[in-house]
Amino acid sequence: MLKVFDHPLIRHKLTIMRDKNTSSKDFRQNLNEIASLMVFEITRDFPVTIKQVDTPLCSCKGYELSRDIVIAPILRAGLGLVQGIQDLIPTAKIAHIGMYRDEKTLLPKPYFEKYPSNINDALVLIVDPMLATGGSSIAAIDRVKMQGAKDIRLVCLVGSPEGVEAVTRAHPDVDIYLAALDDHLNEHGYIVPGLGDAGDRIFGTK
Ligand SMILES: O=P(O)(O)OC[C@H]1O[C@H](OP(=O)(O)OP(=O)(O)O)[C@H](O)[C@@H]1O
Ligand SMILES: O=c1cc[nH]c(=O)[nH]1
Ligand SMILES: [Mg+2]
Repeated sequence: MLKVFDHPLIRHKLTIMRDKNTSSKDFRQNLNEIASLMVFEITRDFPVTIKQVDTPLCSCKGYELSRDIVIAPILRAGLGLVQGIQDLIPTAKIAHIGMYRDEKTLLPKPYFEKYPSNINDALVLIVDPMLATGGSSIAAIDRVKMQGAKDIRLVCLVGSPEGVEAVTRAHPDVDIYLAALDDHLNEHGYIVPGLGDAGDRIFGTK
């Protein structure tokens, strides 16, 4: 399943992020805000258990999330989405998947990974602003599945049609959530129109 958000607030904030003149600070802020807006919808069907709660007036029916939630950013750029999601789900645990894309081959190069112990029973949100060729996302999903996770959602900001097709083919069981589905990849594997190199823009490394 592919879900592309068309909410006016998300469109407005993503436009700020696309602008090449936007500062690193504003880029990070808008990324976090979009992450919060997206997670509100992504979690809509998350299971809850019923519990009694005592208000100052009486006892009534309440609810609590019944599954553990793990946020799994693909380093580095995926880190830019974590705070916005954690703000809304403060009990979420964080996995780290270190991976960069080789500039020539465009293939993902893993360099680090660390997972919470309960990941096999958890709802896992793999997060990365950019879904370009799909190589990094596919490799990240492979790795999370190797840890035993069965319920995985992929949350990206901007995707390409090529990347969506590749992930869907490799992992048809993983739902994909995007703030925007862009036009195409250029000859360097960059998303067009896109927003450039998300990691560099978040961390000011260019
Ligand atoms: O879909 P793909 O073709 O695999 O490309 C997307 C990947 O490339 C970027 O990471 P990058 O390699 O620039 O690493 P960084 O986050 O450390 O900058 C981006 O954040 C994705 O992880
Ligand atoms: O457009 C792209 C493609 C890969 N990685 C990025 O950061 N941006
Ligand atoms: Mg980068």
